[in-house]
Amino acid sequence: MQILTTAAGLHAYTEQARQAGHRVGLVPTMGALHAGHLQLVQAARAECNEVIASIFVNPTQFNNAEDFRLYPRVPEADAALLAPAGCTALFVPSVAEMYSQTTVLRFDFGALERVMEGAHRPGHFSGVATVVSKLFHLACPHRAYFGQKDWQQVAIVKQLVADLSFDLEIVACPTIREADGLAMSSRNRRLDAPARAAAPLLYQVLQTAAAQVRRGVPPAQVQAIAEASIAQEPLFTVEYMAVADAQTLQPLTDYGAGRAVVLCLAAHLGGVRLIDNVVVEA
Ligand SMILES: Nc1ncnc2c1ncn2[C@@H]1O[C@H](COP(=O)(O)OP(=O)(O)OP(=O)(O)O)[C@@H](O)[C@H]1O
Ligand SMILES: CC(C)(CO)[C@@H](O)C(=O)[O-]
Ligand code: BAL
Repeated sequence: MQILTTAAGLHAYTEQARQAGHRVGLVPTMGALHAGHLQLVQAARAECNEVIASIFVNPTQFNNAEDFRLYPRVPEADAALLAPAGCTALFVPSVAEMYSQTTVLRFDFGALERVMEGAHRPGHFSGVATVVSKLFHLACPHRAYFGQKDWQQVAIVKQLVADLSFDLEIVACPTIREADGLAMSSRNRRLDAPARAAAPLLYQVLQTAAAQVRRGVPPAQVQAIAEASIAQEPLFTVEYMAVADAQTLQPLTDYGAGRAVVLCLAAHLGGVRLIDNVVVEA
């Protein structure tokens, strides 16, 4: 596995791979890798002969300086996991390497970002879109792999690809969970023992809510029951619970037959912000 630290190095690497007729897969991450990330690498490996992973804790997508400061960083352990998973190159740029420009780019994804993560983390998706655009320009992948754990991010990145005419395909991979149902997340490392013990409640509440959607319980009621269930665990504070159209992400007031519904939850648990979602046919 080749380690690349400069934009020029990444560009040269991918250019050579493309000239050799290779298919290039890109897996963008912020590191502190777990099985959810490795699944993305494996999916890329199954479809591409070059798999480039990036590890970059992107400052422009953090709306909370403390969250950025405390974001787990374990570069050596990450590198050791990537090669056996099938990664052929690892891009680990510095902040200066990624942000030498002075222009601050702002994106407006309209209704797609006025809800959920976009509504609660101002500027977050401008930061994501900026760094993802730069990675797409530098790595020129045929395919880029993202996790459905960040459901709204996948929708935004697909919109970005369409709006900026990137010639690549976005592949969305399912959420990988711990045995007790907790969605794997780099931030889980920051949970202390009592918080970790309480954490599976998030997915349990989503599963209960999904069953209610299938039974036709109205969206407002599903939302209220979920929020009340989380509030019963004193370590948790709910940030939002959304019952939304899985494609448009807009909140639902009722269900249409066969419509895909996404249930998205964000909550704070012992100082750590966690998100999760499930998709269900109404
Ligand atoms: N449990 C998971 N299952 C599948 N994909 C995941 C999972 N966790 C993260 N991913 C995906 O991995 C990519 C990189 O995510 P990131 O590095 O932010 O990790 P993370 O675990 O989501 O961390 P955090 O949520 O704490 O930022 C994203 O596309 C994300 O959706
Ligand atoms: C896509 C991404 C790597 C951009 O920084 C990040 O938002 C993430 O890890 O999901
Ligand atoms: N996985 C989403 C990246 C973030 O929380 O900033």
